[in-house]
Amino acid sequence: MDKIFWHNCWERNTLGFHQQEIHPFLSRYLEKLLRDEDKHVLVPLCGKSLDMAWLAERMQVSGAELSEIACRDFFQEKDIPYQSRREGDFQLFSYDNLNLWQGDFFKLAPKLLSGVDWIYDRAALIALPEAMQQAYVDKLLSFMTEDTRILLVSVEYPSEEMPGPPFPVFEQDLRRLFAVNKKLKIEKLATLPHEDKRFAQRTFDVSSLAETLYLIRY
Ligand SMILES: C[S@@+](CC[C@H](N)C(=O)[O-])C[C@H]1O[C@@H](n2cnc3c(N)ncnc32)[C@H](O)[C@@H]1O
Repeated sequence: MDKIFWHNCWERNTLGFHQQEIHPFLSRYLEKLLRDEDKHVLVPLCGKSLDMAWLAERMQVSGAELSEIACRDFFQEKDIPYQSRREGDFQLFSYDNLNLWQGDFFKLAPKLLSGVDWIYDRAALIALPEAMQQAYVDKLLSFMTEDTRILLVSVEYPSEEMPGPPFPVFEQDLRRLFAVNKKLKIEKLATLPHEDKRFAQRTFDVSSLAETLYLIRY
């Protein structure tokens, strides 16, 4: 998926991926995994996800998003009086402990974000075609220290039944993508089958569909 594809989605308001509710995996799983010392979460390819509001009640949030519309809408739809300023290649939208870096995530330098304790990926890896996924994972790893954990929500459906996005990423795919760092442990925490084949605002014409949750850490 190129940048024009995503800019078009935001300009035309075709946001089938956007969830109107906070993802249930956060309260069911992340809540129990949070450590007292966790202070900062990175949300790559964040869109205007409401999950960031849940996260901001617990930690500083740094989102990365291509679309200016997404960043503005995130704050405006909540009547939050954000500020915006230029920071190198990025426009930084911020309010309190929420910072949205608008620009290309692949250009975001880890030194701009101090100490990332968590990376939360929902519909980010699976938004990218297979040819971009390794570069994306390598970029995620550049933000990791030995204390950083990744919570990653993936989707599974028979890949031959739909072109994507979202692109299905199975456990073996994740293991291959993260194998560049042999010290990382990957644990599947949950599988949530969607019998109705719904994914956020869309219903897909596939024979099965499930969301899966992974914890990736040293
Ligand atoms: C499928 S959406 C998911 C958004 C969000 N994670 C959610 O759960 O609603 C993928 C998002 O990634 C953004 N995106 C795509 N490529 C990007 C890039 N190179 N840098 C930053 N954001 C990007 C798109 O604009 C889009 O908002």
